[in-house]
Formats: sequence, C-alpha cells, structure tokens
Amino acid sequence: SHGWGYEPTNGPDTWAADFPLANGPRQSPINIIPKEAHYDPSLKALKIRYDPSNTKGILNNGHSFQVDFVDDTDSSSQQTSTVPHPVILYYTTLTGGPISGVYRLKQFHFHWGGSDNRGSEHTLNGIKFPCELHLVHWNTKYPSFGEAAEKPDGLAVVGVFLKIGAANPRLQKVLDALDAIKTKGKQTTFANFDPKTLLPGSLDYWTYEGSLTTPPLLESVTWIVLKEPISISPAQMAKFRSLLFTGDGEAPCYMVDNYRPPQPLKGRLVRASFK
Ligand SMILES: CN[C@H]1CN(c2cccc(OC)c2)S(=O)(=O)c2sc(S(N)(=O)=O)cc21
Ligand SMILES: [Zn+2]
Repeated sequence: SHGWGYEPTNGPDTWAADFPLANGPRQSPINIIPKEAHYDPSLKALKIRYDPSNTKGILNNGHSFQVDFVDDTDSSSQQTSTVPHPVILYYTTLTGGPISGVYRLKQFHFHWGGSDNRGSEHTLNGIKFPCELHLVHWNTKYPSFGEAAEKPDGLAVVGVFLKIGAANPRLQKVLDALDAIKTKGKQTTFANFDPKTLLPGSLDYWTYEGSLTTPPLLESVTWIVLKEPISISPAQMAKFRSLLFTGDGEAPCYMVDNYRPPQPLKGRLVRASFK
C-alpha cells in the first residue's frame, strides 16, 4: 500500500482519508497576513540555546531530509551516580517567545519546490518562498516526544523562510552531506552542527496555534515563524532538488514540492512579537 506523500495520488488533498485531522480546527500551514497580525507586547524574546555536541545524524525519510538531535533521556546523557551533581545541559533548548517552560530540539528539516516560485508551507500575503526550514521542539514537561506530540502544548516549531540570493555558507555542511542520503531510508553521521547558525539576524516572529504539516497532522504545535528570511542560492536549491523521494531500486522520483498548501485559519489569532 502506498503511504502518504506529495504526488497527485497520495498528496495533501488525499490525506483526510487516512488522517481526518486534516480538516481540523487548527491545521498548518497558514497564509500569514502581517497587517492582520496582532502585535502582543507581552510576547517574550525567543531564547535559543543549541549545544552543537548533540547532533545525532542526517536522514532521508522519504518526505524530506532531517538532522536529528539527542533528545531522549538515554543513559549516555544522564549521570547515574547517587552523588548530587549540577544539571548539565546536554540538550539544545528553546525557551521564551510565546511558550512557557523548556522545549527540546528533536530535529530540523526543510520543505522546498521544484522551482523558485514555490516550496514554502507558510506564505506571506499569499507569497510562496522557494524553501522553508522547520526546527522541531517538544515540551519537556512531558516524559517523551511521543507523549508531547499528542498534547495541545506539546510541540513548538520554529519556521524560517529561505529566499533566493547569495550562497549561504551556513547551509554548506548540510548540503555536503546530501550526497550520502540521496534515497529514502539512507542516513549518515552528522556531528557538531549548531543550527543556531541557520537563523537570521532578527528573531522577530509571528506565532499561532497549529499542527504538524504532515501526517499525523497532530494539532499540538505552537508555530513560531520568523519574519526575516535567510538566503539560499540557485545552485544550493538544485542540491536539495537532487534528493529522491524513492528508495534504492525504485523508479527514481525527485524530492521536490514536498510542501502542504495553506489551510483555513478558522478564526485563529496570529500574534506578532514586533510592531
Ligand atoms: C514526517 N514528518 C513529521 C515527523 N514527525 C513525527 C514522527 C512520528 C510521530 C509524530 O507524531 C506522533 C511526528 S515530527 O514530529 O518530527 C514532524 S514535525 C513536522 S512539521 N513539517 O510540521 O514541522 C512534520 C513531522
Ligand atoms: Zn516541516
């Protein structure tokens, strides 16, 4: 049986059949209309503390590629001694912004188009960017990612738009790893990468309550979409588009247009952290 994907036979318009949440009240992405966003002076600045030492690897999951981080409470990252010891942060965390508590980075990934006029999931005044970066975090008040993913305040995803411009040197290490993960299911090691280097100069953001933009489409995401895009060059975009949705031995299908279009706002408020 064919799973969900982005082709006409299994793309976003077909997902509701297996994932009824697709027509839920807080689906993502959305079209952001800055003039209709409400400036909220009570919104805090985002605090992003990434410890690059806990990058785990990079994987082609057949929908996108993702860089995974150590985010579990496995023995290697916890001391077992009975002697009291300072809490040493092995994790990379998101605090402040619209969220309360500490959210832990699980992975980051991208969505992109087959050409520069499309590819992002969120849009601005109806404008699509060629690419969008998502940094996926989960609320550490829950015992695990899986638990958090089922709660309305379980996940927080930071979205960053990418626009065509000069080559972005911060992307190069990620791009250089793509040759090793061309097909679905391939993964390779990827160490000491600080995703903070992928963020733009300004951390001004819009925020709203939404969902995962892929199945299982869980309505557990506080979205934090940064106003300032980062750059990517046409050659770097071409590298993304050289990946395959398909696995070894299958008829090759280029990994492009892996984005869900904007969903109905259904009365939700979009708040801005800036005037
Ligand atoms: C395939 N894509 C998703 C993978 N994940 C997932 C995997 C297993 C279970 C699960 O929920 C129980 C979620 S995920 O949480 O890492 C995310 S985040 C995200 S996006 N585009 O909204 O940022 C899509 C996905
Ligand atoms: Zn995503």
